Amino acid sequence: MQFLDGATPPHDLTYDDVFMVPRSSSVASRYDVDLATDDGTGTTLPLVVANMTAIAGRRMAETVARRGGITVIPQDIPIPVVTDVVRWVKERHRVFDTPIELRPDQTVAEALSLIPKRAHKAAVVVQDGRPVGVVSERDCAEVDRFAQVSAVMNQDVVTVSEGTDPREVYDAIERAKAPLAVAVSDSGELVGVLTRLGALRATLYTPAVDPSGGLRIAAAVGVNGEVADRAAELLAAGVDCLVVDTAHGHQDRMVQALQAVRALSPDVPIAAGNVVSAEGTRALIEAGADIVKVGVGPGAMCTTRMMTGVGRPQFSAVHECAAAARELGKHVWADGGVRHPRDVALALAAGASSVMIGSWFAGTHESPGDLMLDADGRPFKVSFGMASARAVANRTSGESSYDRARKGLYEEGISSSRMYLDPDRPGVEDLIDQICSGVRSACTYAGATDLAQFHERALVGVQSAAGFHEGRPLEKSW
Ligand SMILES: NC(=O)C1=CN([C@@H]2O[C@H](COP(=O)(O)OP(=O)(O)OC[C@H]3O[C@@H](n4cnc5c(N)ncnc54)[C@H](OP(=O)(O)O)[C@@H]3O)[C@@H](O)[C@H]2O)C=CC1
Ligand SMILES: Nc1nc2c(ncn2[C@@H]2O[C@H](COP(=O)(O)O)[C@@H](O)[C@H]2O)c(=O)[nH]1
Ligand SMILES: [K+]
Repeated sequence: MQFLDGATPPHDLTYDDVFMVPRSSSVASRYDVDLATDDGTGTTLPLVVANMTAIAGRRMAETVARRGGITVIPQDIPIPVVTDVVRWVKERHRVFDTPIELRPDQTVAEALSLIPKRAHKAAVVVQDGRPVGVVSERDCAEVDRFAQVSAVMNQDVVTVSEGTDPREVYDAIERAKAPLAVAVSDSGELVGVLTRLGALRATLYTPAVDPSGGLRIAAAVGVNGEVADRAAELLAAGVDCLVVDTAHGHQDRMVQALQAVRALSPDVPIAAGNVVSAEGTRALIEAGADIVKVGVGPGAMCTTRMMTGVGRPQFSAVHECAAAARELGKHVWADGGVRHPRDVALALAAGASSVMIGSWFAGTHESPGDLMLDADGRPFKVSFGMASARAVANRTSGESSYDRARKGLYEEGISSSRMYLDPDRPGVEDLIDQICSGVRSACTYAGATDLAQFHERALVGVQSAAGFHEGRPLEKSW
């Protein structure tokens, strides 16, 4: 990456401060761009879902890995639960989505409470392992809540066999004008579902899979307690990448934790953070990190900068840390503050191998929270920071009242924030589509066919607030 005219900016910059200038390009199509990462995580998209309880659950992990990214299960989740989640995610189908399953005798009320867990807004009715119908929200409108789903389900279902090419599934759905297709095994058992858009995506994305073909998943450990024991249990559970995570990553306790985790396995990719300086990056790489997590204070749920004055504008932090990591043959993830596809493109231009997203993905069907409606009927989910009073109270629930009260004083995050679902993009895959189109397009503007070339060729300028404002679309006339 170069700054325009070779200039060195006089102060640190964040995403809104910068723009990229188009360069002469021989890349004919945006589909010619390969977005795979080279940081050892095996992801085919540069996207990591942040280890936040309100965001990173099994459904998020499944959905994002099917499109090529990876999700980090938070450090606060008990090991038996993580083990279960990892097994479940690895058993998911690489092409077909996991539907909500209902028995024919379940009620419309139950269907309506479960269907919002799926962006495709339907559930499959299953008897003896075999699909017997599909029920959508529309089928349940103006029906007695205690009616059985067998009375309202649609039995005229597009059924395909497990091995059907997604392009053929697309055509079958299109021909039948159906909302989705249901896939079955040779013995007629339910395998999964695919919408028309899902079938299209299956032809465009490559899932992030481990050597045995299971979808990839990561998990976090903190720096306190029996770090190496938890990390060993996570590895035994089958996680593909470990993340050692604490607010102030450039501290002795992190170095010790990282050394202990690295000693467990020479091969597993380990990410660690957070830091925002070249010195911090080098310290974590020397202690065993393959990837350094960069970002102090940019997160949407984060109050660290307001509480402490500490942090660093994220574009400059990523740029400096990525350069330091690259000198040692290692990588960085840009963690936090991503609100638009352009931020992902700029983080990659600055040298990140992947970009971590938290709050933006909270407002999707796949985040773990329940869908709520505000007074105007707009759907949202509640998100909260991992250093918020709410998260600290959860994390310390096993400790004495005195210790909890002591820890509760250090609050550096929001406990309750409404993340609204975008009516046009309510699923995380809709956001991934948008991000990938933005990043693919940014690569062709730079004349790059992959992320290494993109980083090399990106030409970045510094803009005023008016320059940024000019780039925003106008919803009404001026
Ligand atoms: N990227 C960011 O800007 C930030 C991210 N977070 C996220 O919140 C989660 C919880 O992290 P964390 O609060 O570190 O909790 P942890 O449970 O990981 O504990 C942090 C440990 O570091 C010690 N410590 C020393 N200095 C600091 C400091 N300035 N801030 C925090 N701890 C310090 C604490 O001791 P003692 O409590 O005795 O001081 C404690 O032992 C993580 O997921 C983290 O990524 C949190 C804040 C900022
Ligand atoms: N200072 C705090 N930082 C937090 C907290 N919870 C999470 N985080 C950080 O934010 C990113 C995600 O950023 P986002 O803008 O995409 O939401 C996450 O990975 C953490 O590094 C918190 O309570 N306080
Ligand atoms: K912030």
